Amino acid sequence: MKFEEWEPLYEEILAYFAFEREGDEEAARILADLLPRDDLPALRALIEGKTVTVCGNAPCLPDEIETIEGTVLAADAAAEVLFGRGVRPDAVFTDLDGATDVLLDMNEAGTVVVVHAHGDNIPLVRHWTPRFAGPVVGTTQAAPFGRIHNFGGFSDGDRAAFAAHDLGATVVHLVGFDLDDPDVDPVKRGKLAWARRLLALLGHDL
Ligand SMILES: Nc1ncnc2c1ncn2[C@@H]1O[C@H](COP(=O)(O)OP(=O)(O)OP(=O)(O)O)[C@@H](O)[C@H]1O
Ligand SMILES: Nc1nc2c(c(=O)[nH]1)N=C(CO)CN2
Ligand SMILES: [Mg+2]
Repeated sequence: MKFEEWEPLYEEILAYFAFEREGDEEAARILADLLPRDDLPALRALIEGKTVTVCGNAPCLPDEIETIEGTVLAADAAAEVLFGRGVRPDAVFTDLDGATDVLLDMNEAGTVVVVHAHGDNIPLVRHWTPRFAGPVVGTTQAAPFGRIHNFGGFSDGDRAAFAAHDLGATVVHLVGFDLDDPDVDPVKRGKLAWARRLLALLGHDL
């Protein structure tokens, strides 16, 4: 999605959660300075012209692993659920709040880490970004620049789906998404409601 199309949605999201755009912009600059390079070509090669499955981290994910097809994009902690069951994701979309050393191991083995910087994860960006030895791509939800991209989307799962569409996947399947999950806190409920609205723009009816 072009930033001009994304920006009004982003402004609504900022107002909904009372997040500050300036914090997101500062985080993006910090990430840009820490990234060793831009592995967007590697991410594109995994997605363009391919069937892609985006894995969210709803409790139903383990029961749906059998239905995964094609390139595997994991949303944050879904990566560890998959890895623990013998599936190493091709890419992980993360704002690093679920990061552990297992992410470093997957990255070293070739998993692309798509690091998302925002106003509330600057310490995590500073901690983890220099530790990635494998392929990395940087994203922001504010205006993109240089090696910092914005494919659209907000939470880790819907950002992965927006990237899959933007980078030319032929088919995008979603597994491990339960947007009516009752066992989540109020902020997460808000993020899942936004995920439903944003994914609907891509034609995913959840
Ligand atoms: N029931 C669910 N619970 C949690 N995540 C879900 C659920 N259904 C779909 N998802 C998607 O899976 C993604 C990864 O989930 P995880 O539990 O790792 O969340 P998270 O890292 O806290 O998410 P975020 O940082 O985006 O808030 C979420 O960003 C969301 O898009
Ligand atoms: N400023 C800010 N931006 C975000 C946040 C967050 O907590 N704060 N969480 C996200 C993933 O769900 C995505 N973007
Ligand atoms: Mg996260």
